[in-house]
Amino acid sequence: MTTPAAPLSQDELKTLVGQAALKYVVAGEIVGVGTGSTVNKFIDALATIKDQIPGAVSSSVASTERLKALGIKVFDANEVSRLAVYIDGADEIDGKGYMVKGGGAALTREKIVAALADRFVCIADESKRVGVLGDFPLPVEVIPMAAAQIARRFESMGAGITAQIRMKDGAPLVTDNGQQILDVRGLKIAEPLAFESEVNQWPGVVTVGVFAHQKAAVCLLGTSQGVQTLEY
Ligand SMILES: O=C[C@H](O)[C@H](O)[C@H](O)COP(=O)(O)O
Repeated sequence: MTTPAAPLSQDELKTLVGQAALKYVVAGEIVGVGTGSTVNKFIDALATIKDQIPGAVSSSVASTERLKALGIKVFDANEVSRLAVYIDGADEIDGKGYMVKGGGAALTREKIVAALADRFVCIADESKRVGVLGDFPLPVEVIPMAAAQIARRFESMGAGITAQIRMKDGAPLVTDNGQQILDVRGLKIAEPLAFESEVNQWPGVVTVGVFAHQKAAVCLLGTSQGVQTLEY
């Protein structure tokens, strides 16, 4: 009798999808690179084919440092007019490829780099797949002087909704762009496109962490059965 294989850990699933994303990298083209623990696995895999690409456009200081440490050239977003592909993780992804992102506070630059790309390839372990977005606290990057006003606007959307400034080491976390993050709990985002458009209009909102207008075209989902490719 053979012993069944132990289920893969979340970290192993991230490694699997990070490696699987290599097949979406186009030889000779600069690749858009997201941020986070799953993307870190992708960056490590990308280093094995770095001679096939000119380099990357990065979505955060953290990813830039990792790319450079592995010998991958990093281009400024202003130096490129288009990317074939942008590869990034997600905090939640629904059945249409709409996502919540920004758990690592990188959402603004992620949206900027994603907007340059023809195709968004999401890499995620199966814990990120949801029916309706909103269980993960929604990150919203805000101009600090508007934080309390924006928090009140969210909290007036319904009972049980709370919005709190993200803290780090006892002080408000400061993003790569010098701004703050509100984490909004208690939302059910049934209409992501309309929700993203609405919140984007509020004064002081830099970026809302709903990625609906820039949704995933493909999700490589790490599951106990292996990598599932979902297309939207
Ligand atoms: O700001 C961070 C990003 O949106 C990440 O892509 C997201 O938080 C997922 O990160 P991880 O792969 O670490 O779960």
